[in-house]
Amino acid sequence: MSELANGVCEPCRSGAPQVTEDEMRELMAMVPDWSIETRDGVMQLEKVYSFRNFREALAFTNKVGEIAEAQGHHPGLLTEWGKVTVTWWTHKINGLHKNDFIMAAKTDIAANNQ
Ligand SMILES: C[C@H](O)[C@H](O)[C@H]1CNC2=NC(N)=NC(=O)C2=N1
Repeated sequence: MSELANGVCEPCRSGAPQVTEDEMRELMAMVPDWSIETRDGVMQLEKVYSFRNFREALAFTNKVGEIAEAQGHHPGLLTEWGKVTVTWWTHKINGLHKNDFIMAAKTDIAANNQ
């Protein structure tokens, strides 16, 4: 996962290729705790993180927001008492790009450092 976590997102552009089946298999192995959810035909990477209370959940949410801003690639974030659901996909291509896996790995690092 560290190779992914050290990755840098490339600028999102429409027309960029979605990951292939083989690439997805390879990348999923690097972020094993994440799942693929398909919503309205759009494949998304998703993981639920647990926290002791809302304040810790909110702190993590903001940390992920900072990483997203730094990389110019943004997640869906559902922040609840003791839980944050993080969802990564590439809006411009309505699917999954390597950027999303890079960001999932960076999200795990942020959680491990909280
Ligand atoms: C202009 C701006 O860089 C683009 O709209 C970026 C912003 N963040 C993004 N985040 C995600 N997840 N997908 C995108 O296509 C995307 N596009």
